[in-house]
Amino acid sequence: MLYFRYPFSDQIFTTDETLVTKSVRFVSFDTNEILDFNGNINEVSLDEFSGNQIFSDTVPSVLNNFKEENEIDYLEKITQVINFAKENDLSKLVISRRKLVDFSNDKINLSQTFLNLSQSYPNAFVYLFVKNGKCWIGAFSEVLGKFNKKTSEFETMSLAGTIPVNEDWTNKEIEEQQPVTDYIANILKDYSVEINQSETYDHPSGNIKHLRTDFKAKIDREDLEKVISELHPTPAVCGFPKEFCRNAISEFENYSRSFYAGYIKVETDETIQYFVNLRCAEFFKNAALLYVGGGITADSSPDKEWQETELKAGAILKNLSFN
Ligand SMILES: C=C(O[C@@H]1C=C(C(=O)O)C=C[C@H]1O)C(=O)O
Repeated sequence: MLYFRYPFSDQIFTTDETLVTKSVRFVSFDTNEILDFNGNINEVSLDEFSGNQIFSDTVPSVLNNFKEENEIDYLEKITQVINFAKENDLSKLVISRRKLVDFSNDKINLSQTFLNLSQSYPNAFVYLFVKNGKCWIGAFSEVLGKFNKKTSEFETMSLAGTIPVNEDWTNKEIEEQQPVTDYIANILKDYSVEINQSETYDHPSGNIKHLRTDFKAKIDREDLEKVISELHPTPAVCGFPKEFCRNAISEFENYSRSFYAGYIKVETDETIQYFVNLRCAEFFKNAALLYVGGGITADSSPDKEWQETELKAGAILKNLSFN
């Protein structure tokens, strides 16, 4: 079962699971885990959606003996990551953690949480799924790719750097977003002769904001999957150089990111869209794990990085509906 809502829309969609056609696909960060939702994409009315509410106690899996990384451990790890970034001259390395929400004595209304997220983040792609014993919710606005089947126009964005909405950018964020922009521009130039790159501007997400640069380019339909596989994971969620950072992530994090920082592909008659799966949580019968991370550079401060992950966790946390 899957529900989703596109950015800037009020409509809720589901897949009818009838056809062999794959319309929505969740791809994990390491691309090894794939979850397909087949069939036509159909609209669900709000009445229908609200009449069939899903609660956390129907999720089959239980989270047992999870040891949450506390602030002291995280600060120590980030100090090591900063040194590692300096030693290896990395422009950035994205490290994440999992924040635990324990609701053993309570339950969460997942449908209402979906609606709360939709209202809080108008620019986000919002989803809720329960399938094969797994349940995830997410709401974020980063686009890995949008391909228009009629015009062959491809759009993507460089999104990185995080500060509270009322603060001013520093060099640290500017230098953190630049490698993402350079990385994308460098890939697109191999697939298109004309690339349109926007100015860099503010991208709000609730009470925080990011730096964003947009790209538009005409690409061949046959190259689309190749472009996506080259783009993913961008330095916004992994780091640069890509392979080196991928390995460093598995060393430092020591857990599977699963669908966090992976992407969601949605194909319709007109478009093929790929949304980056961030500000997301994995739900169990008794608890949720909120996946949150940030780009670490030589100029990072461990305290600020911790605060950044707390702010990002708030995106889901503040919208949980306890019942
Ligand atoms: C890694 C996350 O977000 C990404 C990393 C950002 C950063 O490091 O500043 C900002 C936006 C996202 O591209 C996350 O939300 O967990």
